[in-house]
Amino acid sequence: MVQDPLRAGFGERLAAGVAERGPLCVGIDPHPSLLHAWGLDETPGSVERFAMTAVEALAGEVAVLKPQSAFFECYGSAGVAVLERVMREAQSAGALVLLDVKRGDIGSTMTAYAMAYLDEHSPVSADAITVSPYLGYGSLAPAIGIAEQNGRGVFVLARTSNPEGAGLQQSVHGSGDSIAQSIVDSAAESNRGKAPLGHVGVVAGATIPPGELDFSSLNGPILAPGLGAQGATLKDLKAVFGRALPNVLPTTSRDVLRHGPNGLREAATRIKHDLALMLNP
Ligand SMILES: O=c1ccn([C@@H]2O[C@H](COP(=O)(O)O)[C@@H](O)[C@H]2O)c(=O)[nH]1
Repeated sequence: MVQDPLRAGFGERLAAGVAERGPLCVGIDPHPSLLHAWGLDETPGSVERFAMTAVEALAGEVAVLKPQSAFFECYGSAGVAVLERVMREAQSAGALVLLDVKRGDIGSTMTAYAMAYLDEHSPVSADAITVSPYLGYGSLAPAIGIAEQNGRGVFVLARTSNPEGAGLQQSVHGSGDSIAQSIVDSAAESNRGKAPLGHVGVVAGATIPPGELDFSSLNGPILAPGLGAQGATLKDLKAVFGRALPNVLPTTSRDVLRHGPNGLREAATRIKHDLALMLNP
């Protein structure tokens, strides 16, 4: 399913994946509590078993898999080596890999992050990564540029799903817009004129109040975490994203992984099915 990133833009590759498999993105978060629930210990070997089981169950089923880098990095180089294998296997099995790594820095360092995660020759090359705009949206320019050259994407944190995000992200900017809205609008600028979708997505939680953000000009994908363990439901997606719903990638990690090695594929399939019914009643 994954098209050649050097021939097709990320928006095009994502649209093709979603058309074939639906928009659900499943997170691969080898959280210690999940490792224990699966009867595994907190070692790189167990993390590999956990994550590869998730890849085998899901990489042929969903359009996007989202490994959470932190849960691999905490094991040092052994954990990062597992992450590299997980990413390659997921891509070989046909899924796009969105690495949740939330990088953000001054432009010169941002270039190095982009080379690490968005260059085809890197061992941790993802199809897209999450990035943080809190050093200024402009500081992300190297990542946005390198992603585009390599047929890859970035998802910029706009309005995160956690309750602590609201204070900062809802605060009003000089223009009269919230910081979150100004990030959505900056991403819209980066995506202007791109078809079928630009390569700059935003992250906006399924947990945020309905109608808080206007996505009408975005022309890019919206990663929506918060389903399941953080309390949001599929019904919330409709209320929060309204007409932007066709461009939303709802994502959940624990709500699928908690079903264990033998139940996670069925859990993901059920959510996919319910999502499809909601999108096409
Ligand atoms: O706003 C955000 C951005 C990222 N996340 C990440 O998504 C998953 C959510 O896991 P669940 O088990 O489905 O709650 C996790 O890796 C977060 O770091 C987010 O939750 N909110």
